[in-house]
Amino acid sequence: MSLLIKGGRLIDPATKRDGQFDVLVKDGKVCRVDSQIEPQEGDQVLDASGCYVVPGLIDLHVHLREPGFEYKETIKTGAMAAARGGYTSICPMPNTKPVIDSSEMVRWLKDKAENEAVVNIWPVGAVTKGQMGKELADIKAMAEAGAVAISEDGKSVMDTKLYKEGMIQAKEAGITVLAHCEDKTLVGRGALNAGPVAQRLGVEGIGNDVEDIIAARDIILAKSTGCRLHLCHCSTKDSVAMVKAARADGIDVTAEVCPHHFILTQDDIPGDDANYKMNPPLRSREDRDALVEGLSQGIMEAISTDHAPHSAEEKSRGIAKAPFGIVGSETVLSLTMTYLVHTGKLTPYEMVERMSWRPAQIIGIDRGSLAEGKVADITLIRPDEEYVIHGADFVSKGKNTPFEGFKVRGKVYKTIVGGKVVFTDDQM
Ligand SMILES: NC(=O)N[C@@H](CC(=O)O)C(=O)O
Ligand SMILES: [Zn+2]
Ligand SMILES: [Zn+2]
Repeated sequence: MSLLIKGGRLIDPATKRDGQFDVLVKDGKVCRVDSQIEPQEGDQVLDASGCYVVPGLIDLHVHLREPGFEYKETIKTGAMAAARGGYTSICPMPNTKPVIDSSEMVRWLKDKAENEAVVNIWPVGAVTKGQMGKELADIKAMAEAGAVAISEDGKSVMDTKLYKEGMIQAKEAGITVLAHCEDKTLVGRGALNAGPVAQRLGVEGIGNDVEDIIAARDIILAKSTGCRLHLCHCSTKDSVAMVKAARADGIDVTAEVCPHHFILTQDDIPGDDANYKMNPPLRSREDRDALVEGLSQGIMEAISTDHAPHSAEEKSRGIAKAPFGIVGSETVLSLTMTYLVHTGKLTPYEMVERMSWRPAQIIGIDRGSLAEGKVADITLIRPDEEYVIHGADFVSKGKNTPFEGFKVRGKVYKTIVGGKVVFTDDQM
């Protein structure tokens, strides 16, 4: 089986290519990249004229909810949503029930994904057993079973001594620490950013300090332990400043930003609508602008979704009571194109760096490259196609988006995993 992708604009930071190239895929691998490849007998030809052809997008942060919360999402539906969003690889967070906190659970997830997921799943193990913050999980065994990182996502490990030991073990095992930064002792019942909007809606606020204190602590620990640290879903301007300073100091830290944080602010919250409730919360204009600037300057090196589906009933409980989290897999590419690329904040090349090439390096996987010989995980994008976002169109079980009704420009056309087309947009 061979597939010839013809006439597209290949954007591949790994090989520094950005231009008109044809890509020949054979046996699931990139076999040849050239300015003109003539189809041979038996080649299936895919017309990519007008499209970007990029290494498959990689999402460092999703929630698949299985096991335990299958009514919100499953491995199968979450992977389908990712494919529709242009992703060929995703990292599910371990805050399931039971928690992914052992080599057995990592293997269980890998096996299930092998059978049910249309995209590659790269497991993330918990830092502590049951995410209880009391005792370290067997980090070495999880890494050996295939975990590419550890994370306590959903919360932070508040016991600094225990966390430091976990970081040392992650370093020894050669895996990355993905940090959700939230000081539990400060956050209280906070539901929205501390400020006028939270006040008006009568809910407790979450200050920037809740994130900044733990981001600072984690960076200091990355320095003392030498572990590879990646900050999840950054939302504050001081997170950007700290990442910049840490990198200047030679500390091995990277960071990601999600579309809701680089597009929306607390001022966009229309009222008591939990589709605007996520953790960390939508912040101020100043924070949002600093995140955009951080992405633009390459301080923030990754864009992730923090795809966090919940049921319609859960999200109808109002801002004070509904769980934190919004879906993101199926809108991220269009939102990034609309708000960062078409506005000149990122070049298409930089977008591919933030959404594929750097994420691959951050977790150390042999993906994010369309060099000859690499696995043919490829995304085709129509950069100028316009449409309106409707939650009802999502294949995810979660429909909880704050971007309902947004008109966007740029759309995923095809998603190819290991040479096989797993998603095609047929709404043309
Ligand atoms: N982001 C969220 O608002 N929620 C996440 C947890 C998390 O990512 O911290 C979830 O699991 O629902
Ligand atoms: Zn988190
Ligand atoms: Zn998360």
